[in-house]
Amino acid sequence: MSRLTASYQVYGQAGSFEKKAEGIALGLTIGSWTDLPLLEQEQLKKHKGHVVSVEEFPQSPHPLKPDAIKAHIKVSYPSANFSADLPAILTTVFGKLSLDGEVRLLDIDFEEGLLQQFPGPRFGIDGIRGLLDVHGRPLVMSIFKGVIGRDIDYLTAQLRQQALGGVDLVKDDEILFDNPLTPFEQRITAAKQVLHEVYSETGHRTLYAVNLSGRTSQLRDKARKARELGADALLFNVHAYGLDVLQELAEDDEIALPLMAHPAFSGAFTSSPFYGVAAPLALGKLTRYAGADFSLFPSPYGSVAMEKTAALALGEQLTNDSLLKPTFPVPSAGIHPGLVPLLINDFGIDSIINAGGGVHGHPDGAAGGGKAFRQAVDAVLQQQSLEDASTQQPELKTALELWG
Ligand SMILES: CCCC(=O)/C(O)=C/OP(=O)(O)O
Ligand SMILES: [Mg+2]
Repeated sequence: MSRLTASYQVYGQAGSFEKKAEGIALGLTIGSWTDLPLLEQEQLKKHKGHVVSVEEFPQSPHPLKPDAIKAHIKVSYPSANFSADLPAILTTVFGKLSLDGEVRLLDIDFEEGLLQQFPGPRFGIDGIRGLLDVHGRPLVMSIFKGVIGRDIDYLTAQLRQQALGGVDLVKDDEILFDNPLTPFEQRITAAKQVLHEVYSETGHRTLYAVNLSGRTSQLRDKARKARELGADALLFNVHAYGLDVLQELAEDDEIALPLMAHPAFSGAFTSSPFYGVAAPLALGKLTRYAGADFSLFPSPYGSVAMEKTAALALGEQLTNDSLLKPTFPVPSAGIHPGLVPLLINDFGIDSIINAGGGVHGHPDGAAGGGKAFRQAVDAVLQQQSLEDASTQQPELKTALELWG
């Protein structure tokens, strides 16, 4: 019988962790806080969690509880205990336990048989590159900014400038929902027109990721309508809805659009070093398993920075060898052209450089900002320093003078 192995971080007294681990294995499967009189050992044995390992770290004391040290616990759960869906899996490995004080879910290992139940990205990195016919370099994406409360003409004018700057993708900001001034369907059709015009004028193709929002019960039909209207991709605030909703969208052949997972709300359960879920698991592995073609997350050096080892581990979870296609890592927030060498060094060329302020804040406007990012990418790929490149690239020079 296949099993699922969960890894946890806990703190406590040295030597106390075997008991803690056994309590987790029992409490999340067949047991309770007290021996249940009707507990029939033999019948329940096949459903009992199993302690796989306990590793103490005496050199890692709790910063606030000097007599407590860190430990990692692995517990495996029989697949007979749960249905092969993420809500059941998350409830099994971290349901009640997530309420039990300082426990952090670090990772979940799916055996191959279980992993085959998950779609993974429909397009993946190669599929997205194929849509753009862009290979051998990171993609550049910009973000609408300041369009809340503005009309469709304002939105399309801003889109045009972003596309003229040479970005490969433009995404809605995650806070742009369906609204009377720029309704979902109208954003799709108007954007399609503008991007077609820019392509005709320049030969440059830009894809637009429209924010799929609204009540869960409406999402499927809205996404299918988006496909009918010729949408390029869907932005989705997955962690405000839940991973299983993303998976439903990914598995729907009548949608069949690239899905861009935004990390909004995930900070509520990934940020603490003592509680919640490790970001590489939540925004990396599970977001990929649920079918995201792109996964945005805070970069290690942006405005809402993620600790670097976690950000790198997250990128690795999105792209490592697996039965599933790789998901595009999109390290984001506070990104400007001067950070491009770091981004490429840390996340490689199979990543997306994503910026809002770093594009729109350029003195030459969004078109200048896009050009500056493209110039920075070209410089790195040509192994030229940005400073040297900027002597020939005015938009890059301006960006470096402004942001370093
Ligand atoms: C981690 C998500 C980043 C995001 O949603 C966003 O809008 C970033 O904007 P800038 O920080 O690049 O202006
Ligand atoms: Mg945003």
